[in-house]
Amino acid sequence: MSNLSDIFKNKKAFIPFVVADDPDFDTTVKNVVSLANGGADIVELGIPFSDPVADGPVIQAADLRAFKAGITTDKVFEIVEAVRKLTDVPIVFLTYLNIPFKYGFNRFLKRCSELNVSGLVIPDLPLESRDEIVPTANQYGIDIIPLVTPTSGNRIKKIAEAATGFIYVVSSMGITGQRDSFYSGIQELVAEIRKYTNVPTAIGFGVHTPEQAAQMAEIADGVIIGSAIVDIIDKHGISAPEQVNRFAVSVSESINQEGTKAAKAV
Ligand SMILES: O=P(O)(O)OC[C@@H](O)[C@@H](O)c1c[nH]c2ccccc12
Repeated sequence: MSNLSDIFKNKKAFIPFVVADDPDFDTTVKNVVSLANGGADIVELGIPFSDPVADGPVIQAADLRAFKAGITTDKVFEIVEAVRKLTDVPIVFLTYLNIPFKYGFNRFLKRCSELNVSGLVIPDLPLESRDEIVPTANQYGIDIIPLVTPTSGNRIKKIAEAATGFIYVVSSMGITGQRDSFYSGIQELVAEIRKYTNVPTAIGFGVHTPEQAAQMAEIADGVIIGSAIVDIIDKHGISAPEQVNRFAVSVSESINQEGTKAAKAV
């Protein structure tokens, strides 16, 4: 099992997402540290991309703010370097395939391993293309986190059997951003994955409140929250870190409250 998998062993994992360089270098570093201090188990750092096909308006706007701040792939690594002076919180990148491809898979993954980045979530990497990057990633001990969606169907077995780190379970069809309800078969989807692997699962897409996070954490081993946090960053700009920290505290408390919930039920 990879180090990422171990994180899910004794608790539900909270995996917040922010976009690198939104709205600037220093605020991103502070936001990541605030999330870590607020109980984040893994931070998912988004590498801004010009054509983020899986992203809704909130994250698209964050990507634009990052481009305005002059983001480049090297600057993303510099941000992680600055973060690493302050916290060793596990980090995974959310990146579209073109970014590591253009940078050079070997060069990109080497840099990741130097900075202790544990994994990559690549939403536009199909199962069939994993072999292009996975052998190099293995060489550097980096997990390529696969995504399972409500339409993965009979591909789930293959995806699950090839998975390392954790499996990103997409809560419902469509793009990132707030939702009031999720795919009704989400529980069965997670059960299906668990037939084939012990690699932990984390649900993301549309989770916006600590209550929704607790619901999803009951179904899976962890929960991913992006747009809700990116929204806070949009609203508060350079003073976001404090608000981001508060939100992280409320989510991490909410998802690991089995005792309280049992007491309430009595
Ligand atoms: O923003 P949401 O709805 O909370 O979803 C998580 C998400 O932000 C993050 O994991 C993510 C950002 N961009 C993506 C693209 C594809 C898959 C996942 C993502």
